Amino acid sequence: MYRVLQILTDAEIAECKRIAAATPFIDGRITNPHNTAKQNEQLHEPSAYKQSSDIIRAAMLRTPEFAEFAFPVFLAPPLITRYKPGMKYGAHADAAFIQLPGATIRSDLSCTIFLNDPKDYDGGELHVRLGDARLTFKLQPGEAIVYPSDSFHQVMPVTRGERLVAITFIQSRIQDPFRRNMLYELNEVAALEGLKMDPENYGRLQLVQQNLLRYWSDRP
Ligand SMILES: O=C(O)CCC(=O)C(=O)O
Ligand SMILES: [Fe+2]
Repeated sequence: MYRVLQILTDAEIAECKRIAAATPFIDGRITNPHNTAKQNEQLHEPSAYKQSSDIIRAAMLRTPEFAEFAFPVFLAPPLITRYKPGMKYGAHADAAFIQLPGATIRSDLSCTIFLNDPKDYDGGELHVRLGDARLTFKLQPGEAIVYPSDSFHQVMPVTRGERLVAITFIQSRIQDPFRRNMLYELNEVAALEGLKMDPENYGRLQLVQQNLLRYWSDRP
C-alpha cells in the first residue's frame, strides 16, 4: 500500500526552498559511493540540514493521516535532494537498515516530499514497482508519497529545470505490511462507523483493535 499525503504548508515549502537555495549541495554518491544508479545532489551543511529536517519532520508527525497509515516509531531526518538536467536515480532497492547518529533504523516505508512545482521541471517522476503495477508520482509542492521500502523504484532523468524534494525513511511499529494494512483498515472503519454501533459492540471492536496493536507491535 502507498499513500499520497498533504504535508507542508506554503510557508514551510517556502522556508525549505529558501534553505536549499542558500546552502551548498554535494554529490549524492557521498553516502552511497558504490551506488552507480544514484546521480543527484544532496544538501550539505549540518545547520541547514537540521533546520530543514526539523520543519519537515514536525509537519509529518502532526499529520494524522501519516500516523494512521505508517504507525511510525522512527523517522529519519528528511534530507533535501536536487536533480538538475541529466540527473536521475536508477532502479534500486533501499537499504534495510539506515544508520543515523545515535540509532540504526529499519526502513519499512520510504517517503519523498516534493518541494518545487511539477511545471518547473520535465522528467523526474518517481516510478515505484508494486507487484506488476508501475506507479508514477510527480506531486505538487508540499505533497508526499509514502511507499513500501521493499519495492523496486527509480527517479526518471530530469530533462529541464530542477527537481527539489526531501526524502526520508520510516520504521513502523508494525513491520509486516499485511498486518499494518489490516490494522489501518480496521482503524479506519472503526473511526467512521464506531459511534453508530451498539456501544457494547463498539467496545468489543476496540478490544480487538488494541489487542492486535499490542500483539503485533514490535516496539512500544
Ligand atoms: O527522490 C526520490 O523520489 C526517491 C529517492 C530514492 O529513491 C532514494 O533516495 O533512495
Ligand atoms: Fe530509494
